[in-house]
Amino acid sequence: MTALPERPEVAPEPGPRRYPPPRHPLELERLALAKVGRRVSVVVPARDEAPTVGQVVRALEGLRRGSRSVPALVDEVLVVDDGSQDATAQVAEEAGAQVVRSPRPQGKGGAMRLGVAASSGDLCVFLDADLREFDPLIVAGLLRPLLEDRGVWLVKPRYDRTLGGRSGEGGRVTELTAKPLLALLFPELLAVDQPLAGETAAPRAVLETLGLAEGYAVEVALLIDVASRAGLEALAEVDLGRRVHRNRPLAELRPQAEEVARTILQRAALAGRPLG
Ligand SMILES: O=c1ccn([C@@H]2O[C@H](COP(=O)(O)OP(=O)(O)O)[C@@H](O)[C@H]2O)c(=O)[nH]1
Ligand SMILES: O=C(O)[C@@H](COP(=O)(O)O)O[C@H]1O[C@H](CO)[C@@H](O)[C@H](O)[C@H]1O
Repeated sequence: MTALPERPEVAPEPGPRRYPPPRHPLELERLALAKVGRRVSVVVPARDEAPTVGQVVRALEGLRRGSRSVPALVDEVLVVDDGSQDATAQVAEEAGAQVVRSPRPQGKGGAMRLGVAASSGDLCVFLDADLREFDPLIVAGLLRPLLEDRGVWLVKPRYDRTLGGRSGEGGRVTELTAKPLLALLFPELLAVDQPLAGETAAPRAVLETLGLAEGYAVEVALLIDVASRAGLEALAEVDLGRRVHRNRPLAELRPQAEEVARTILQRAALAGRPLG
C-alpha cells in the first residue's frame, strides 16, 4: 500500500486573537499592574436608561477604587445622557458617574463620540446602559487584550444572547441583518461572534483616527474599519459568558437593522467588495 503524501503545513487561519473569560481576583490584580502608566475610561451611552444605569455604574465601583496594593483598573466612568426624558442623568450621577449631557439627542454613535471627547483615558471601554446581571469582570475581560498584548485595535465579546431570559434567542439584528450581510460582503468578519455588541474596548488613538459612525451603525462600522485598516489580527475576542439586556420589542429594532444594513452595504461599495 502506498503511503499517503505528507499533510501540507497549514498556516494558522488569520483571525481575531481569542481570550478565555476573566477570572477573579488574580486576573484583576495582574491586569491592574499591567496597566501602569495608562488611564482607562469607561463610556456608557444612555438614553432613557434610569432603571438600569445606576446598577451598571455602581458595579464598577470596586474597579475604580483598587486597593492599597493594587492600582485601580478603571480611572473614570462617564455616562453620556443622550437627551433622556427620564432621570438617567440624576441616577447616573448619584451612582458615582461623571455625566456628560448631550445638548440634543445624538443617537448611539454620537453619544459615544461625546463620551470619548470628554474622557481622558488612553484606553476606552464602552458598555450599554441597559445591561442586567452586570458583572464588572466584563470590563476586565475587555481590557485584557489591550493591556497584555500589542497590536490590538478592537476588543469584541463572545457571549450567549438571551431573549426574554431564553438562552441563544437574542441578538435579533445581529443574526437576521448583520451576519447575513457580512456573510455576503465581508465573510471574514463572521469570525467575530458579536459584531454589534455594545461592550467593546479600543485604544483612544484608534477611535480618534478611525472615528465613530452615527447611530446604531457605530459598532459594525468600527469593526469593518479596523479590519480593513489593520487586518483581522488587530481584533481580539474575549469570552464573556452570557449577556442579558432589555430586549426591545421587534418593531423598535427595524430602524436599527436599517442603519446596520446601510452601513455594511455602503462600506462594501466603497471597498469594491463583490457580492459573495
Ligand atoms: O439614540 C440612542 C440610542 C441608544 N443609546 C444607548 O445605546 C445603548 C444601546 O442601545 P439599545 O439598548 O437601544 O440597543 P439594543 O441593545 O436594544 O439594540 C443603550 O445604552 C442606549 O441607552 C443612546 O445613547 N442613544
Ligand atoms: O444585537 C442585536 O441584534 C441587538 C438586539 O438584541 P436583542 O435581540 O434584543 O437581544 O442589540 C445590539 O445591537 C445594537 C446595534 O443594532 C447595538 O448598539 C447594541 O449594543 C446591541 O445590544
